[in-house]
This record gives sequence, C-alpha cells and structure tokens, in this order.
Amino acid sequence: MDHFQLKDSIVHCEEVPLPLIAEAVGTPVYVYSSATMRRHARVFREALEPLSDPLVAYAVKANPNAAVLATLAREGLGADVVSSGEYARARAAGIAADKIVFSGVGKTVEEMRLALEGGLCQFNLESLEEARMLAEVAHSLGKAAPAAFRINPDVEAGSHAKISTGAAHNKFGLPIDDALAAYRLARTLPGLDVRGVAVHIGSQLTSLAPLERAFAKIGELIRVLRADGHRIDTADLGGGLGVPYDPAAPLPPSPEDYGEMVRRLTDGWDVRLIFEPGRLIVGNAGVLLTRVIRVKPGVVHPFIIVDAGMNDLMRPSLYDAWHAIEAVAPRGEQWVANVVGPVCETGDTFATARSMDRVEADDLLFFRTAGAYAATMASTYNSRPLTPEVLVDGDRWAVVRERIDVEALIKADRIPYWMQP
Ligand SMILES: Cc1ncc(COP(=O)(O)O)c(C=O)c1O
Ligand SMILES: N[C@@H](CCCC[NH3+])C(=O)O
Repeated sequence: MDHFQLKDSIVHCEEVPLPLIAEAVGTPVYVYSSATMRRHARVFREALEPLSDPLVAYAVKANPNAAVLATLAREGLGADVVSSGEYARARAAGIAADKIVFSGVGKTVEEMRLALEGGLCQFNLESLEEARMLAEVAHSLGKAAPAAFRINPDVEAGSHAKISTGAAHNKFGLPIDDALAAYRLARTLPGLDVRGVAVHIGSQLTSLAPLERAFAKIGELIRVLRADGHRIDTADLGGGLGVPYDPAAPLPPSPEDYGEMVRRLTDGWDVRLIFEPGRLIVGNAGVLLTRVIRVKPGVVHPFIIVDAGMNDLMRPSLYDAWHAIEAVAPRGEQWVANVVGPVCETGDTFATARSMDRVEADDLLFFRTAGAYAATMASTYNSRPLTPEVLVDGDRWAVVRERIDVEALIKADRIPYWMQP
C-alpha cells in the first residue's frame, strides 16, 4: 500500500495534500507517513513468525526523529543505537532500556557508562580491545555488562562499497577466525557477561545469498563456541534488507522471503534472535518535498533547479543513489531532464537525463524513498537551513522538527575574545 498517491490530481500523504504542507511549512520539507511506518513494523514482525520472542531493534540511525521513534515504540519495537545521542533519543521516545542494543565501532567510556547506568539489552562489541574497556568500566560500576561480539564473517554483501560492512577488509567486527580466542579471553574478564553473537554485513542488500552465507557461518560459530563451553543466548542478525528505489530494477527480497530464510538458517540455534532493520521500516515512509526554483536550458537536457540540495538529501551524491522524482500536480506530460540542487558543487545532482514529469518554475516535486538515511544525514553546507520534518497520520499532520534556520546557525558561532571590540 502506497501512502503517497494521487487523489484528485494532487499527490497526498495519506489524507493530506502535499501542497498544503508546502504552503504552510515551506520547502524543502520531509514528509513521513505514520501508516507506512506502522505497516512496515508489522509486516517485518509477521514475517518472523513463529520465531519465539524475537527482539526487533529498529536501527535509529536510519531516522532518529522523536516522533518517528515514538511511532515505532508504540508498535513495540526496540532500538539499535550507535551513540549516546541515539541512546538518549530512544529512551526519550519511550523505548524500554531492555529493548536497546548498543552497536557502534567506537564506543567511548562515557557512552558505555551511560548505557550501563541506564540499562540495555546488550552491547555489540567490535573487538577484544573494546571488550577490555567495557569490562573495566562495568567492573568499576559494580556491574557485569551484557554483551555479544559482532563477528566479521568475511562475506561480500554485494551492496554499494560504502555501505558494505561484512568483508574482512572492512573496519567492522571481530574477524571470525579470531572469535574463539576472543570468547575464551572475554570469559576471564570480570565486569563482562558475553552471551551472544552478532553480525551485520551491510545495508540495502538486494539478494539473500550473502546473508545466508553469513548466517551459516554464525550458526557454525555458535556450535563451536558452545562445544567450548560458552553460553550463547542471543544471536543478533543485524539489518540490511533492501527496499525498492527504482521501479525498473528487480525487487529486493520480501520480508516474507527473508523470514523464511532466517527460520531455515537458524533452525536449532536455541537462542533469542535480535534484528536491527532500519531502512526497511522507514525508507518508503518518507518523501522530500521540494519546489522548482527555475528551469534553465541545458546543452542536452534542461536543468530543473530545485530548492533541495545535496545537503538535504546526500544519498545521490554520496552513493550515486537513485530516487524517484515526481510532480506533486502532474501536468500530464513527460520529458527528459536533469534535476539539480542550488549548492555550489557538481555533485549536487539528483538525476541526470531522467524521464520524468514535465515541470515549470514554482511547481512542486517530491523525492520518494526519503524516509531513511535522508533527513538524518543532512547538513547546513552552503549555510542552508536544516530541513524541517512533518509527520502525517490520516488527515492530521504536524511539524515534528522545525527548520533550523540561519539565525540559529549564526548564533552557534562565536567571535573569539581577541577579535571583539
Ligand atoms: C550495526 C547495524 N545494524 C543495523 C543497521 C541498519 O541497516 P539497514 O538500515 O540496512 O536495515 C546498520 C546500518 O547498516 C548497522 O550498521
Ligand atoms: N547511509 C547509508 C546507509 C548506511 C547504513 C549504516 N549502517 C544509505 O543511505 O544508504
């Protein structure tokens, strides 16, 4: 079910016409559909049935907006966090501490302390060095930190190189060949209670095969660890399932196919499974609404200059990502055009030679699949305000993050004392 659809020739988010939001809030603006998020949370959970009591810990990095987190908390989701900021956001949104998994490559002593004091399900440790540090911090607090090692299974995820994490040369996780020695040593550390394994090989995966290879290796590792006397109660299988961006591309595997594969691969593991989906839950729940500033002729195709830039939506410039770009009030004609932002970089290009709705200055366009890794990766480059966010629920809508304007940016800067009069 697509919650961004034409009704009376105007694209709506659920029951709310997008032009209404553009007029009231200004553009560019992110717009999220509550119904889509709720639906994705349910579809994912249903796809895992009848696994007993899995923890679905939404990867907060995909979209950490407080209203988004509160929506997902009400669906019973936990949180996968990678910083004290994400931990604080998850707690503030009402996510119970025992549903929070703390991942991340460079957890600091302060972050460890914060999560130990506030409570959590487990830390996913990336190295023995990190395990030692956590053991010390927990011991000093008189606690035993619940933990798993994130294993690097040396599997190529087949995704974009910048979002693949499971190959031996990537910075993530403990090399699988070092795992047994690490579990043995970790067991001797007071302050540490290692009781699980974790794996996450990358994001926007469009095939289940690499996940199957990784999970098979993890299954074998669990067997080896148990034979060596280690207690393994949890297996965190990460996130990574891709979502459709380009309708012309083959569909990524469905949550149902993923669930079937997981049940098959984890049969007999006898652990509590943890999942960390991010993009799957929110990716298609958001759009970036933008207005055409002007159209200028190009040598080959016209340039549509919109008021959203690479600072608002980085994915095309960072990963050559493809986002559908459609008119909010289509004129019924198609053309081939380039869509670019106003930022002073050639990379501020959203689409080149794209067949799309013909538009004129002042028309509204929207970028689809902008609910994940979009607003959260925005910057103020070129001294552009941070884009506001709006949440829709049926016929209701609300601004859930204000535009952080240039006044606020200027106020955050300081003139040093020696330059003051
Ligand atoms: C450890 C970890 N878990 C979960 C995720 C969420 O991934 P995705 O949004 O692809 O589901 C990520 C990001 O790739 C991650 O690094
Ligand atoms: N930012 C990436 C995903 C990174 C996943 C982080 N673990 C994207 O937009 O596709």
